[in-house]
Amino acid sequence: MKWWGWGQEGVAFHHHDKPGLAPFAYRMAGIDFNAPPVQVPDLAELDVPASQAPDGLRSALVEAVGAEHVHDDDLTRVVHTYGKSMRDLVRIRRGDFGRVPDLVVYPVDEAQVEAVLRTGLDSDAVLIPFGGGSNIVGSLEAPRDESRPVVSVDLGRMRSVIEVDETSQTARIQAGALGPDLEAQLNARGWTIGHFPDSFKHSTLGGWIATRSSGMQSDRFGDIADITRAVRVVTPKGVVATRAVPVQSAGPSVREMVLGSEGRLGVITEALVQVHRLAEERVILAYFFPDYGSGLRAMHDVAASDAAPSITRVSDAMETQFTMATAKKGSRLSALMSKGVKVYAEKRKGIDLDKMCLSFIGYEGSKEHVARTKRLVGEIVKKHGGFGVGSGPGTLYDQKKFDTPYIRDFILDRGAYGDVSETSSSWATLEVLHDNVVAAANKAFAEQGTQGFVFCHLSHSYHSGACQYFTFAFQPPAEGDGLAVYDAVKHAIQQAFIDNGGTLSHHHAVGREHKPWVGDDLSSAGAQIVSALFQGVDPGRNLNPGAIVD
Ligand SMILES: Cc1cc2nc3c(=O)[nH]c(=O)nc-3n(C[C@H](O)[C@H](O)[C@H](O)COP(=O)(O)OP(=O)(O)OC[C@H]3O[C@@H](n4cnc5c(N)ncnc54)[C@H](O)[C@@H]3O)c2cc1C
Repeated sequence: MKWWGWGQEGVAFHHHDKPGLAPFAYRMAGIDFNAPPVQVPDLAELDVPASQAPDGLRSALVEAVGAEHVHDDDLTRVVHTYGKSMRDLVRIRRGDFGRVPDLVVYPVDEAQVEAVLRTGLDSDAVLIPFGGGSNIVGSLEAPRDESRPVVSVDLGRMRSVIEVDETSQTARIQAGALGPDLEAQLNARGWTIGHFPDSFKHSTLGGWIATRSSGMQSDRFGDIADITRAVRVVTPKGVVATRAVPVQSAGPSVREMVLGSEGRLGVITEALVQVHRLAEERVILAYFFPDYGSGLRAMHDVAASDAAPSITRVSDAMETQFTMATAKKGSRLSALMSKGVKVYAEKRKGIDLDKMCLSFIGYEGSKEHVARTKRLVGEIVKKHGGFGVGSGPGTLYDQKKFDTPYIRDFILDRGAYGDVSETSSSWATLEVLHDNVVAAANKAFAEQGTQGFVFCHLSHSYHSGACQYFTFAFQPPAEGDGLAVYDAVKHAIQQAFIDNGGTLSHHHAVGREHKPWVGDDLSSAGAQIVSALFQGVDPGRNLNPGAIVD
């Protein structure tokens, strides 16, 4: 993972084969894709605060995990300082490192995690579990003024699928397994976990559980909260091991308390997760709707029907235009729009192309299931004035989904900012929430004296509502601090979620960035219960203090 950006070293976004993208970014936000990139600083030239680890703590940790698994070099410590939000990327490139961990340790099994925890508590150190470091809500950073030693506990050596129970359709997996690690091991035995967040390549099972993550096929497989049936967690009270049962009526759910706990209760070492046989058939079809409202109503009808797709996704008009702008020259997506679709939509269906919205629906399972679901969805799409355009764009989306995040670094290299905020709300509130969030973001752009754009898609449908995922980007004014503009826009979007019946996050968690809205979201009494839970388990505030609640 790059210390200054997203993903693998040597992999970067470029736009030269996407002729529509630079004009779109310039028109909508004044972002100049052809501007020369700013140079990412050399870490050696930045002032990384020195490790303050006391010798006693270091030697006790060496005893726990071995000398080669205790690191204190600048690069390793910087990589473990923040997650990957826009704030994190800006701060790290500026050399604003905050409180860098003093040591990074890599335990290999649960016994070593217990030894690390005991050592940390005995020394009154701060311990922060680290998965892939991909969170975008400030989940990982120690308080800037933390005077105690800070230790990042990286689960990166614990990445095995321990066993698959083919009868119960579950797997025991170590918490440090990255998406590709665990999926390759499961696929080799004919199984899948069915959890594919956009960060799949660089996030871990433990991180997914600790943030209540959601993958793009959640309509079929569930969110990680559904997928995770049992957990093992090393806590200051001992090892918590919930039973390997499908459901429990045994008081408040300890499994649920661990879900979303962001390292504040302990270190998750393994989980029992539901797994599924690899599907006989898998296809993503694309559709167009006359406008976002009709797309939302269609997704609602799909959720209420007997159809059971794996993905339901519809973009608003602005996101549709963005997606079209990312089409490669000569690709099936650009051919689609330049040829028949435009004419068909405009002339035959009477659709206003500026309002038209792109939708992807995924189908996965047996041939019969796929055929039946396609038929049911097709009828609903038609009822809402939509029409299908086949599997070409969906295949492209499926192939490129893990590459898209690299675009954030590309625009940051050109001095522009971009990020995402997402929420869930009831079917009854979705459209109004969408419109009010877009209005709030545009108002914030205007108040900050900047030109920007915001767009959205619905994804992850449920019985009673869905997630809406907003992306925003802007070119900060030449004068002033771009991060302050970012904070103002992000704040306006988050506040609009709460004011319009949404939650502070559907799947990105709380961390430190979303803390101001916890009281609104959970109620004041609810937030106090969460604080009391953390205080009861970890009275010394040694475990990731300051995440979720103070
Ligand atoms: C480009 C991009 C795309 C993304 N797409 C999605 C998406 O589609 N869906 C989604 O849900 N999220 C997404 N995210 C957010 C992020 O990937 C998730 O929050 C992910 O679950 C974090 O996992 P991680 O292993 O990287 O955790 P980290 O970032 O390392 O840690 C996150 C939190 O979990 C705690 N933690 C980690 N491991 C453990 C453990 N073993 N025990 C206890 N606590 C632990 C940490 O202390 C921290 O508080 C995206 C992020 C980026 C940058």
